[in-house]
Amino acid sequence: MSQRGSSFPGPLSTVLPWSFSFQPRDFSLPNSSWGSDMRRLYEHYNSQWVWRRLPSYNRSLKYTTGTVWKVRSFSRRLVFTRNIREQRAAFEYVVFVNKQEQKCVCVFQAGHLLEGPPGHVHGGAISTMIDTVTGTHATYLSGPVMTANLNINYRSPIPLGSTVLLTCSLDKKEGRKTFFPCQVTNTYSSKLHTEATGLFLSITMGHLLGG
Ligand SMILES: CCCCCCCC/C=C\CCCCCCCC(=O)SCCNC(=O)CCNC(=O)[C@H](O)C(C)(C)COP(=O)(O)OP(=O)(O)OC[C@H]1O[C@@H](n2cnc3c(N)ncnc32)[C@H](O)[C@@H]1OP(=O)(O)O
Repeated sequence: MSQRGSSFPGPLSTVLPWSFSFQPRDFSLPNSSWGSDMRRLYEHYNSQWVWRRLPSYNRSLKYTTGTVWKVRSFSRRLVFTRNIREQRAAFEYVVFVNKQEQKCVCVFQAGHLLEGPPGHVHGGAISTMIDTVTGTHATYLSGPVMTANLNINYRSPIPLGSTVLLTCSLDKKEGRKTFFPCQVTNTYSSKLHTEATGLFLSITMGHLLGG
């Protein structure tokens, strides 16, 4: 299996010491709960050098920054989308970025704990994934950011258990503000489920840590 993308590149790495004190589990690697659509799209993007897989951990600062932020108050914190032990139950996803085109895609398999309307994915779970993918892309391109505005239009429901594709690009950058449109479609990009725009503000690490 390719190990491309096993470190998180980009401007944030110049802000934070990017060393790992041990090998945490990378949740964006294939596991036995992935269905055929997840695997097919994973192989599709992972086999093309222009797309770089981003690793994904269940701790944010603790695992990604080594010992610097390893303090007691962080010990029980888990990343929202990676905090359920049972595979397949909730957010199974992998993010790939294309630096040249400043694009990002996420293959997302929505598990049974994410039900909203009967048999379909909850709108809050969809917005969580849009925030996660646009936020990851914004962080990759701009360093530390926070979501200032998320504008979402739900166009067609997503069947629970299905796999969808989130596609995100950089629209424009105005000073500290960056705008990222994002579409959620079926895996063949032939059906639009959701469209959104995320506005992200570049921040200092002090702001991020509540300073
Ligand atoms: C995320 C980084 C992680 C890094 C490290 C971890 C490694 C892992 C890597 C990657 C994974 C990432 C995946 C997850 C991502 C999830 C992201 C979230 O869900 S974030 C939580 C929800 N968001 C909040 O809680 C923000 C709360 N709001 C604030 O803190 C402030 O309002 C903030 C920072 C957004 C702006 O505050 P100000 O004081 O810095 O800036 P002001 O002066 O208010 O505004 C500056 C400019 O922006 C405009 N602006 C501000 N808010 C706006 C808004 N809502 N709509 C439109 N314009 C707005 C203003 O009008 C102003 O514009 P003019 O310069 O005058 O042109």
